[in-house]
Amino acid sequence: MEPVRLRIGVIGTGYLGVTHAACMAELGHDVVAVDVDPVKVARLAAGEMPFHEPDLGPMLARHVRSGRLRFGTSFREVALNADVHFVCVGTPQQAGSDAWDTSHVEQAFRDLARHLDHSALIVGKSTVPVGTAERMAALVAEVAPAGSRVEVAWSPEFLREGQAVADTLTPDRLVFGVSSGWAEQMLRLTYQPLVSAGTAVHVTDPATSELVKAAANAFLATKISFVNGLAEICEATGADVLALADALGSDPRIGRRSLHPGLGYGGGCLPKDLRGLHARARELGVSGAVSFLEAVDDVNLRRRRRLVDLGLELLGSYRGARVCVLGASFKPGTDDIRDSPALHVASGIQRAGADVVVYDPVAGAAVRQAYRQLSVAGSLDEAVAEADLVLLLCEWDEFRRLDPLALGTAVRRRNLIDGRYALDAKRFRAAGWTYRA
Ligand SMILES: NC(=O)c1ccc[n+]([C@@H]2O[C@H](COP(=O)([O-])OP(=O)(O)OC[C@H]3O[C@@H](n4cnc5c(N)ncnc54)[C@H](O)[C@@H]3O)[C@@H](O)[C@H]2O)c1
Ligand SMILES: O=c1ccn([C@@H]2O[C@H](COP(=O)(O)OP(=O)(O)O[C@H]3O[C@H](CO)[C@@H](O)[C@H](O)[C@H]3O)[C@@H](O)[C@H]2O)c(=O)[nH]1
Repeated sequence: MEPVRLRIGVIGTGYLGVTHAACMAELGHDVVAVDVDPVKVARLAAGEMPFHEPDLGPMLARHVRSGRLRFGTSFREVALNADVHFVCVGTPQQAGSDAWDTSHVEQAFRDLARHLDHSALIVGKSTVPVGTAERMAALVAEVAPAGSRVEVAWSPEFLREGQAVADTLTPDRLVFGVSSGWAEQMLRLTYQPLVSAGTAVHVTDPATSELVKAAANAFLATKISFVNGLAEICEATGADVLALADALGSDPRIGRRSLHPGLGYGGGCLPKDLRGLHARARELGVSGAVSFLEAVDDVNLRRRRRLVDLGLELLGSYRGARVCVLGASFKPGTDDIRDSPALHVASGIQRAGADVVVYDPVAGAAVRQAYRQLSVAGSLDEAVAEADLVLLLCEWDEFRRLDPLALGTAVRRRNLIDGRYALDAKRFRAAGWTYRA
Protein backbone atom coordinates (compact mmCIF):
# COMPACT_ATOMS: atom_id res chain seq x y z
CA MET A 1 0.00 0.00 0.00
CA GLU A 2 1.31 3.46 -0.97
CA PRO A 3 1.99 5.73 2.04
CA VAL A 4 -0.79 8.29 2.41
CA ARG A 5 0.07 11.94 3.02
CA LEU A 6 -2.22 13.17 5.78
CA ARG A 7 -2.64 16.55 7.43
CA ILE A 8 -1.60 16.02 11.06
CA GLY A 9 -2.02 18.36 14.03
CA VAL A 10 0.02 18.06 17.24
CA ILE A 11 -1.10 19.86 20.41
CA GLY A 12 1.69 20.41 22.95
CA THR A 13 5.36 20.54 21.99
CA GLY A 14 7.20 19.04 24.96
CA TYR A 15 9.37 15.92 24.92
CA LEU A 16 6.52 13.84 23.50
CA GLY A 17 4.94 16.41 21.17
CA VAL A 18 8.12 17.53 19.38
CA THR A 19 9.21 13.94 18.88
CA HIS A 20 5.79 12.94 17.61
CA ALA A 21 5.50 15.94 15.28
CA ALA A 22 8.95 15.40 13.72
CA CYS A 23 8.36 11.66 13.35
CA MET A 24 4.97 12.25 11.71
CA ALA A 25 6.74 14.49 9.17
CA GLU A 26 9.34 11.75 8.74
CA LEU A 27 6.52 9.31 7.90
CA GLY A 28 5.55 11.65 5.06
CA HIS A 29 2.72 13.72 6.57
CA ASP A 30 2.19 17.49 6.61
CA VAL A 31 2.37 18.50 10.24
CA VAL A 32 1.34 21.60 12.12
CA ALA A 33 2.03 21.78 15.85
CA VAL A 34 0.76 24.21 18.48
CA ASP A 35 1.77 25.08 22.04
CA VAL A 36 0.76 27.72 24.59
CA ASP A 37 4.43 28.62 25.22
CA PRO A 38 5.35 31.24 22.59
CA VAL A 39 9.07 31.20 23.45
CA LYS A 40 9.32 27.46 22.85
CA VAL A 41 7.28 27.75 19.66
CA ALA A 42 9.57 30.50 18.30
CA ARG A 43 12.62 28.28 18.80
CA LEU A 44 10.93 25.27 17.21
CA ALA A 45 9.71 27.34 14.26
CA ALA A 46 13.35 28.30 13.68
CA GLY A 47 14.24 24.60 13.63
CA GLU A 48 15.95 24.70 17.05
CA MET A 49 15.55 22.04 19.73
CA PRO A 50 14.27 23.29 23.13
CA PHE A 51 15.68 20.21 24.92
CA HIS A 52 18.28 17.49 24.48
CA GLU A 53 17.19 14.35 22.63
CA PRO A 54 19.64 12.38 20.44
CA ASP A 55 18.80 12.23 16.69
CA LEU A 56 15.78 14.52 16.97
CA GLY A 57 17.50 17.86 16.20
CA PRO A 58 18.59 17.13 12.61
CA MET A 59 15.23 15.55 11.76
CA LEU A 60 13.35 18.52 13.19
CA ALA A 61 15.52 21.06 11.34
CA ARG A 62 15.18 19.17 8.04
CA HIS A 63 11.39 19.05 8.14
CA VAL A 64 11.05 22.66 9.31
CA ARG A 65 13.27 23.75 6.39
CA SER A 66 11.21 21.77 3.87
CA GLY A 67 7.96 23.30 5.22
CA ARG A 68 6.51 19.89 6.03
CA LEU A 69 6.63 20.67 9.76
CA ARG A 70 5.28 23.96 11.09
CA PHE A 71 4.93 25.35 14.63
CA GLY A 72 2.60 28.05 15.91
CA THR A 73 0.39 29.22 18.76
CA SER A 74 -2.93 29.40 16.91
CA PHE A 75 -5.41 26.57 17.55
CA ARG A 76 -7.56 27.86 14.69
CA GLU A 77 -4.61 27.44 12.33
CA VAL A 78 -4.13 23.83 13.44
CA ALA A 79 -7.84 23.08 13.28
CA LEU A 80 -8.05 24.35 9.72
CA ASN A 81 -4.92 22.61 8.50
CA ALA A 82 -5.22 19.09 9.91
CA ASP A 83 -7.61 16.14 9.99
CA VAL A 84 -5.95 13.90 12.60
CA HIS A 85 -4.89 15.70 15.79
CA PHE A 86 -2.64 14.27 18.49
CA VAL A 87 -2.95 15.76 21.97
CA CYS A 88 0.49 15.55 23.63
CA VAL A 89 0.18 18.09 26.48
CA GLY A 90 1.51 17.44 29.97
CA THR A 91 -0.35 15.52 32.71
CA PRO A 92 1.80 16.21 35.79
CA GLN A 93 0.98 15.07 39.32
CA GLN A 94 -1.57 17.41 40.95
CA ALA A 95 -0.21 19.63 43.71
CA GLY A 96 -1.17 18.11 47.06
CA SER A 97 -2.51 14.87 45.58
CA ASP A 98 -1.28 11.73 43.83
CA ALA A 99 -3.72 12.14 40.96
CA TRP A 100 -2.85 13.23 37.43
CA ASP A 101 -3.65 16.87 36.62
CA THR A 102 -5.70 16.64 33.42
CA SER A 103 -6.47 20.37 33.18
CA HIS A 104 -4.06 20.89 30.26
CA VAL A 105 -5.71 18.03 28.37
CA GLU A 106 -9.16 19.51 28.94
CA GLN A 107 -7.98 22.96 27.83
CA ALA A 108 -6.33 21.54 24.71
CA PHE A 109 -9.43 19.58 23.66
CA ARG A 110 -11.62 22.62 24.30
CA ASP A 111 -9.40 25.08 22.40
CA LEU A 112 -9.02 22.75 19.44
CA ALA A 113 -12.57 21.38 19.16
CA ARG A 114 -14.27 24.77 19.09
CA HIS A 115 -12.49 25.52 15.78
CA LEU A 116 -13.13 22.13 14.15
CA ASP A 117 -15.93 22.69 11.65
CA HIS A 118 -15.08 19.67 9.47
CA SER A 119 -14.65 15.94 9.93
CA ALA A 120 -11.69 15.25 12.23
CA LEU A 121 -10.20 12.75 14.65
CA ILE A 122 -8.65 13.91 17.95
CA VAL A 123 -6.29 11.29 19.35
CA GLY A 124 -5.12 11.62 22.93
CA LYS A 125 -1.49 10.57 23.47
CA SER A 126 -0.99 12.07 26.91
CA THR A 127 -0.99 9.59 29.83
CA VAL A 128 -4.31 10.01 31.64
CA PRO A 129 -6.64 8.42 34.20
CA VAL A 130 -8.95 5.82 32.70
CA GLY A 131 -12.20 7.51 31.69
CA THR A 132 -10.59 10.67 30.30
CA ALA A 133 -11.32 9.85 26.64
CA GLU A 134 -14.99 9.43 27.46
CA ARG A 135 -15.01 12.80 29.25
CA MET A 136 -13.21 14.45 26.34
CA ALA A 137 -15.70 13.02 23.84
CA ALA A 138 -18.53 14.63 25.84
CA LEU A 139 -16.61 17.92 26.02
CA VAL A 140 -15.98 17.90 22.25
CA ALA A 141 -19.67 17.23 21.57
CA GLU A 142 -20.46 20.29 23.68
CA VAL A 143 -17.98 22.76 22.14
CA ALA A 144 -17.50 21.69 18.49
CA PRO A 145 -19.46 23.80 15.97
CA ALA A 146 -22.85 22.39 14.97
CA GLY A 147 -22.62 20.12 11.92
CA SER A 148 -18.99 19.08 12.43
CA ARG A 149 -18.07 15.39 12.87
CA VAL A 150 -15.32 15.11 15.47
CA GLU A 151 -14.40 11.81 17.07
CA VAL A 152 -12.09 11.11 20.02
CA ALA A 153 -9.65 8.17 20.23
CA TRP A 154 -6.74 7.38 22.55
CA SER A 155 -3.39 6.03 21.41
CA PRO A 156 -0.88 6.07 24.27
CA GLU A 157 2.81 6.57 23.67
CA PHE A 158 5.56 4.29 25.00
CA LEU A 159 8.72 6.13 23.88
CA ARG A 160 11.65 6.47 26.25
CA GLU A 161 13.58 9.72 26.48
CA GLY A 162 17.08 9.35 25.09
CA GLN A 163 15.74 6.88 22.48
CA ALA A 164 12.62 8.80 21.54
CA VAL A 165 13.08 8.81 17.75
CA ALA A 166 13.87 5.10 17.44
CA ASP A 167 11.05 4.22 19.84
CA THR A 168 8.57 6.26 17.77
CA LEU A 169 9.63 5.03 14.34
CA THR A 170 10.18 1.39 15.38
CA PRO A 171 7.87 0.88 18.36
CA ASP A 172 7.26 -2.49 20.05
CA ARG A 173 3.55 -2.01 19.50
CA LEU A 174 0.87 0.50 18.61
CA VAL A 175 -2.27 0.69 20.72
CA PHE A 176 -5.37 2.19 19.10
CA GLY A 177 -8.20 2.88 21.54
CA VAL A 178 -11.07 3.62 19.16
CA SER A 179 -14.85 3.81 19.10
CA SER A 180 -15.36 3.27 15.36
CA GLY A 181 -13.93 1.54 12.29
CA TRP A 182 -13.33 4.99 10.77
CA ALA A 183 -11.07 6.03 13.68
CA GLU A 184 -9.13 2.75 13.40
CA GLN A 185 -8.71 3.28 9.65
CA MET A 186 -7.46 6.87 10.16
CA LEU A 187 -4.87 5.64 12.68
CA ARG A 188 -3.80 2.78 10.40
CA LEU A 189 -3.30 5.32 7.58
CA THR A 190 -1.36 7.64 9.90
CA TYR A 191 1.03 4.85 10.88
CA GLN A 192 0.87 3.06 7.52
CA PRO A 193 4.67 2.60 6.99
CA LEU A 194 4.97 1.08 10.48
CA VAL A 195 1.88 -1.11 10.07
CA SER A 196 3.19 -2.36 6.70
CA ALA A 197 6.54 -3.13 8.31
CA GLY A 198 4.76 -5.52 10.69
CA THR A 199 4.52 -3.48 13.90
CA ALA A 200 2.04 -5.16 16.26
CA VAL A 201 -1.21 -3.19 16.39
CA HIS A 202 -3.57 -3.64 19.33
CA VAL A 203 -7.01 -2.30 18.54
CA THR A 204 -9.19 -1.82 21.58
CA ASP A 205 -11.57 0.64 23.22
CA PRO A 206 -10.32 4.02 24.52
CA ALA A 207 -10.62 3.08 28.23
CA THR A 208 -8.48 -0.04 27.80
CA SER A 209 -5.86 1.90 25.85
CA GLU A 210 -5.64 4.50 28.65
CA LEU A 211 -5.12 1.69 31.17
CA VAL A 212 -2.51 -0.10 29.04
CA LYS A 213 -0.27 2.93 29.33
CA ALA A 214 -0.65 3.43 33.08
CA ALA A 215 -0.23 -0.31 33.64
CA ALA A 216 2.94 -0.46 31.52
CA ASN A 217 4.63 2.27 33.55
CA ALA A 218 3.42 0.86 36.86
CA PHE A 219 4.80 -2.55 35.88
CA LEU A 220 8.20 -1.11 34.89
CA ALA A 221 8.36 0.79 38.19
CA THR A 222 7.43 -2.40 40.07
CA LYS A 223 10.26 -4.34 38.39
CA ILE A 224 12.76 -1.65 39.32
CA SER A 225 11.61 -1.48 42.95
CA PHE A 226 11.59 -5.27 43.14
CA VAL A 227 15.27 -5.50 42.22
CA ASN A 228 16.07 -2.53 44.45
CA GLY A 229 14.40 -4.20 47.42
CA LEU A 230 16.57 -7.22 46.78
CA ALA A 231 19.62 -4.96 46.44
CA GLU A 232 19.15 -3.96 50.06
CA ILE A 233 18.94 -7.62 51.14
CA CYS A 234 22.13 -8.20 49.15
CA GLU A 235 23.84 -5.27 50.91
CA ALA A 236 22.89 -6.75 54.27
CA THR A 237 24.22 -10.21 53.40
CA GLY A 238 27.15 -9.60 51.05
CA ALA A 239 25.26 -11.16 48.10
CA ASP A 240 25.81 -9.73 44.61
CA VAL A 241 22.70 -8.00 43.27
CA LEU A 242 24.04 -7.74 39.71
CA ALA A 243 24.65 -11.48 39.51
CA LEU A 244 21.21 -11.98 41.01
CA ALA A 245 19.59 -9.70 38.39
CA ASP A 246 21.40 -11.53 35.57
CA ALA A 247 20.28 -14.94 36.80
CA LEU A 248 16.75 -13.77 37.55
CA GLY A 249 16.43 -11.90 34.26
CA SER A 250 17.54 -14.81 32.13
CA ASP A 251 14.15 -16.40 32.80
CA PRO A 252 12.24 -15.11 29.75
CA ARG A 253 9.09 -14.84 31.87
CA ILE A 254 10.91 -12.24 33.98
CA GLY A 255 13.39 -10.65 31.53
CA ARG A 256 16.55 -8.65 32.31
CA ARG A 257 15.34 -5.27 31.06
CA SER A 258 14.22 -2.69 33.66
CA LEU A 259 15.82 -4.92 36.30
CA HIS A 260 18.92 -2.81 36.81
CA PRO A 261 19.39 -1.95 40.50
CA GLY A 262 20.52 1.41 41.86
CA LEU A 263 19.08 4.70 42.95
CA GLY A 264 15.69 3.90 41.48
CA TYR A 265 13.41 5.50 38.97
CA GLY A 266 12.64 9.17 38.41
CA GLY A 267 11.60 11.37 35.52
CA GLY A 268 8.40 12.91 34.26
CA CYS A 269 6.61 9.56 33.81
CA LEU A 270 7.15 6.53 36.06
CA PRO A 271 6.76 8.27 39.47
CA LYS A 272 3.64 10.26 38.64
CA ASP A 273 2.02 7.54 36.52
CA LEU A 274 2.37 4.96 39.30
CA ARG A 275 0.80 7.40 41.77
CA GLY A 276 -1.84 8.47 39.25
CA LEU A 277 -2.95 4.88 38.68
CA HIS A 278 -3.20 4.28 42.42
CA ALA A 279 -5.18 7.51 42.91
CA ARG A 280 -7.57 6.53 40.10
CA ALA A 281 -8.04 3.09 41.67
CA ARG A 282 -8.90 4.85 44.94
CA GLU A 283 -11.51 6.98 43.15
CA LEU A 284 -12.99 3.82 41.66
CA GLY A 285 -13.11 2.14 45.08
CA VAL A 286 -10.62 -0.60 44.17
CA SER A 287 -7.35 0.72 45.62
CA GLY A 288 -6.93 -2.47 47.69
CA ALA A 289 -6.46 -4.39 44.45
CA VAL A 290 -3.30 -2.43 43.66
CA SER A 291 -2.13 -1.62 47.19
CA PHE A 292 1.35 -2.90 46.27
CA LEU A 293 1.83 0.25 44.17
CA GLU A 294 2.29 2.21 47.39
CA ALA A 295 5.05 -0.17 48.45
CA VAL A 296 6.72 0.22 45.04
CA ASP A 297 6.80 3.99 45.54
CA ASP A 298 8.07 3.62 49.14
CA VAL A 299 10.94 1.32 48.11
CA ASN A 300 11.87 3.76 45.36
CA LEU A 301 12.06 6.77 47.68
CA ARG A 302 13.85 4.69 50.33
CA ARG A 303 16.72 4.22 47.84
CA ARG A 304 17.30 7.99 47.80
CA ARG A 305 17.33 8.24 51.61
CA ARG A 306 19.58 5.18 51.80
CA LEU A 307 22.13 6.86 49.54
CA VAL A 308 22.24 9.99 51.71
CA ASP A 309 22.77 7.74 54.78
CA LEU A 310 25.51 5.76 53.05
CA GLY A 311 27.44 8.98 52.35
CA LEU A 312 27.15 9.92 56.00
CA GLU A 313 28.48 6.49 57.02
CA LEU A 314 31.54 7.06 54.84
CA LEU A 315 32.25 10.65 55.91
CA GLY A 316 31.17 10.60 59.56
CA SER A 317 29.65 14.05 59.08
CA TYR A 318 28.53 16.08 56.08
CA ARG A 319 29.42 19.40 57.79
CA GLY A 320 32.26 21.07 55.89
CA ALA A 321 32.67 18.13 53.46
CA ARG A 322 32.86 18.70 49.74
CA VAL A 323 30.59 16.27 47.88
CA CYS A 324 30.71 15.87 44.12
CA VAL A 325 27.53 14.61 42.41
CA LEU A 326 28.06 13.19 38.94
CA GLY A 327 24.88 13.21 36.86
CA ALA A 328 21.78 15.34 37.32
CA SER A 329 19.25 14.18 34.72
CA PHE A 330 16.85 11.39 35.69
CA LYS A 331 18.72 9.03 33.36
CA PRO A 332 21.45 9.29 30.68
CA GLY A 333 20.64 10.58 27.20
CA THR A 334 18.37 13.43 28.29
CA ASP A 335 18.53 16.83 30.00
CA ASP A 336 15.20 16.13 31.71
CA ILE A 337 15.53 16.72 35.46
CA ARG A 338 11.89 16.15 36.43
CA ASP A 339 11.83 14.15 39.68
CA SER A 340 15.54 13.47 39.28
CA PRO A 341 16.78 10.98 41.91
CA ALA A 342 20.28 12.52 41.61
CA LEU A 343 19.07 16.03 42.43
CA HIS A 344 16.86 14.74 45.24
CA VAL A 345 19.94 13.17 46.84
CA ALA A 346 22.14 16.22 46.10
CA SER A 347 19.63 18.53 47.81
CA GLY A 348 19.34 16.21 50.83
CA ILE A 349 23.11 16.12 51.29
CA GLN A 350 23.35 19.87 50.94
CA ARG A 351 20.65 20.32 53.60
CA ALA A 352 22.74 18.06 55.86
CA GLY A 353 25.55 20.62 55.71
CA ALA A 354 27.84 19.54 52.84
CA ASP A 355 29.25 21.76 50.13
CA VAL A 356 27.69 20.03 47.07
CA VAL A 357 28.83 20.50 43.49
CA VAL A 358 26.88 18.88 40.63
CA TYR A 359 28.13 18.07 37.14
CA ASP A 360 26.10 16.75 34.20
CA PRO A 361 27.19 16.63 30.53
CA VAL A 362 23.91 18.14 29.25
CA ALA A 363 21.58 19.05 32.13
CA GLY A 364 23.75 21.78 33.74
CA ALA A 365 21.66 24.67 32.41
CA ALA A 366 18.41 23.08 33.58
CA VAL A 367 19.88 22.53 37.07
CA ARG A 368 21.12 26.13 37.32
CA GLN A 369 17.62 27.34 36.48
CA ALA A 370 15.60 25.05 38.75
CA TYR A 371 18.01 24.45 41.67
CA ARG A 372 19.58 27.84 42.29
CA GLN A 373 20.93 26.72 45.70
CA LEU A 374 23.13 23.99 44.15
CA SER A 375 26.48 24.82 42.59
CA VAL A 376 26.94 23.42 39.12
CA ALA A 377 30.40 22.72 37.71
CA GLY A 378 31.18 23.43 34.07
CA SER A 379 33.40 20.36 33.69
CA LEU A 380 34.12 17.00 35.23
CA ASP A 381 37.57 18.16 36.41
CA GLU A 382 36.09 21.17 38.17
CA ALA A 383 33.45 18.97 39.83
CA VAL A 384 35.78 16.35 41.29
CA ALA A 385 38.53 18.73 42.47
CA GLU A 386 39.16 18.41 46.24
CA ALA A 387 36.07 16.22 46.78
CA ASP A 388 35.74 14.24 50.01
CA LEU A 389 33.09 12.04 48.44
CA VAL A 390 32.16 11.35 44.81
CA LEU A 391 28.64 10.15 44.03
CA LEU A 392 27.81 8.67 40.63
CA LEU A 393 24.05 9.15 40.40
CA CYS A 394 23.34 9.05 36.65
CA GLU A 395 25.36 6.68 34.48
CA TRP A 396 26.44 8.84 31.52
CA ASP A 397 29.14 7.15 29.36
CA GLU A 398 31.57 9.92 30.33
CA PHE A 399 31.33 8.66 33.93
CA ARG A 400 31.49 4.97 33.05
CA ARG A 401 34.94 5.71 31.58
CA LEU A 402 36.28 7.31 34.78
CA ASP A 403 39.89 6.33 35.47
CA PRO A 404 40.29 5.49 39.19
CA LEU A 405 43.95 6.58 39.24
CA ALA A 406 43.44 9.98 37.57
CA LEU A 407 40.33 10.60 39.64
CA GLY A 408 42.24 9.63 42.78
CA THR A 409 44.78 12.42 42.25
CA ALA A 410 42.05 15.06 41.81
CA VAL A 411 40.03 14.39 44.97
CA ARG A 412 40.86 15.06 48.62
CA ARG A 413 39.58 11.67 49.87
CA ARG A 414 38.95 8.53 47.82
CA ASN A 415 35.34 7.86 48.76
CA LEU A 416 33.00 6.77 45.99
CA ILE A 417 29.36 5.71 45.96
CA ASP A 418 28.24 4.23 42.66
CA GLY A 419 24.50 4.83 42.81
CA ARG A 420 23.93 3.14 39.45
CA TYR A 421 26.17 0.04 39.60
CA ALA A 422 27.98 1.48 36.58
CA LEU A 423 31.65 1.15 37.55
CA ASP A 424 34.08 -1.70 38.07
CA ALA A 425 34.31 -1.97 41.87
CA LYS A 426 37.52 -4.03 41.73
CA ARG A 427 39.43 -1.38 39.74
CA PHE A 428 38.43 1.37 42.13
CA ARG A 429 39.25 -0.67 45.24
CA ALA A 430 42.63 -1.62 43.72
CA ALA A 431 43.36 2.11 43.28
CA GLY A 432 42.75 2.78 46.97
CA TRP A 433 39.13 3.88 46.81
CA THR A 434 36.51 3.11 49.42
CA TYR A 435 33.89 1.99 46.93
CA ARG A 436 30.22 1.41 47.82
CA ALA A 437 27.26 0.74 45.53
N1 LIG B 1 8.27 12.43 27.99
C1 LIG B 1 8.06 11.20 27.63
O1 LIG B 1 9.00 10.42 27.43
C2 LIG B 1 6.66 10.67 27.46
C3 LIG B 1 6.48 9.41 26.86
C4 LIG B 1 5.18 8.90 26.76
C5 LIG B 1 4.11 9.62 27.25
N2 LIG B 1 4.33 10.82 27.84
C6 LIG B 1 3.16 11.59 28.30
O2 LIG B 1 2.97 12.63 27.36
C7 LIG B 1 2.47 13.82 27.98
C8 LIG B 1 3.43 14.96 27.71
O3 LIG B 1 4.66 14.68 28.34
P1 LIG B 1 5.96 15.55 28.04
O4 LIG B 1 7.07 14.85 28.72
O5 LIG B 1 6.06 15.83 26.57
O6 LIG B 1 5.59 16.90 28.81
P2 LIG B 1 6.24 18.36 28.65
O7 LIG B 1 5.97 19.05 29.92
O8 LIG B 1 7.63 18.23 28.13
O9 LIG B 1 5.38 19.03 27.48
C9 LIG B 1 4.06 19.41 27.62
C10 LIG B 1 3.81 20.58 26.67
O10 LIG B 1 2.41 20.86 26.62
C11 LIG B 1 2.26 22.27 26.52
N3 LIG B 1 0.89 22.63 26.90
C12 LIG B 1 0.35 22.66 28.15
N4 LIG B 1 -0.95 23.02 28.07
C13 LIG B 1 -1.23 23.19 26.76
C14 LIG B 1 -2.41 23.52 26.04
N5 LIG B 1 -3.57 23.75 26.68
N6 LIG B 1 -2.33 23.61 24.71
C15 LIG B 1 -1.17 23.38 24.05
N7 LIG B 1 -0.03 23.06 24.67
C16 LIG B 1 -0.06 22.95 26.01
C17 LIG B 1 3.34 22.82 27.43
O11 LIG B 1 3.61 24.18 27.16
C18 LIG B 1 4.50 21.88 27.08
O12 LIG B 1 5.27 22.39 26.00
C19 LIG B 1 2.32 13.43 29.46
O13 LIG B 1 1.01 12.95 29.66
C20 LIG B 1 3.31 12.30 29.63
O14 LIG B 1 2.97 11.46 30.71
C21 LIG B 1 5.56 11.37 27.92
O1 LIG C 1 16.51 -1.18 35.01
C1 LIG C 1 16.24 0.01 35.19
C2 LIG C 1 15.62 0.82 34.21
C3 LIG C 1 15.36 2.16 34.51
N1 LIG C 1 15.69 2.68 35.71
C4 LIG C 1 15.36 4.09 36.01
O2 LIG C 1 13.99 4.25 35.73
C5 LIG C 1 13.70 5.55 35.23
C6 LIG C 1 12.92 5.47 33.95
O3 LIG C 1 13.69 4.88 32.94
P1 LIG C 1 13.10 4.59 31.47
O4 LIG C 1 11.92 3.72 31.59
O5 LIG C 1 14.21 4.16 30.62
O6 LIG C 1 12.77 6.08 31.04
P2 LIG C 1 11.55 6.97 30.61
O7 LIG C 1 12.04 7.82 29.49
O8 LIG C 1 11.00 7.62 31.83
O9 LIG C 1 10.44 5.99 29.98
C7 LIG C 1 9.36 5.48 30.72
O10 LIG C 1 8.29 6.41 30.77
C8 LIG C 1 7.82 6.83 29.46
C9 LIG C 1 6.79 7.90 29.69
O11 LIG C 1 5.54 7.38 30.04
C10 LIG C 1 7.28 5.61 28.73
O12 LIG C 1 6.79 6.02 27.47
C11 LIG C 1 8.37 4.56 28.59
O13 LIG C 1 7.86 3.40 27.95
C12 LIG C 1 8.90 4.21 29.99
O14 LIG C 1 10.00 3.31 29.88
C13 LIG C 1 15.07 6.24 35.10
O15 LIG C 1 15.25 7.06 36.24
C14 LIG C 1 16.07 5.09 35.12
O16 LIG C 1 17.31 5.47 35.68
C15 LIG C 1 16.30 1.90 36.68
O17 LIG C 1 16.61 2.36 37.78
N2 LIG C 1 16.56 0.58 36.39
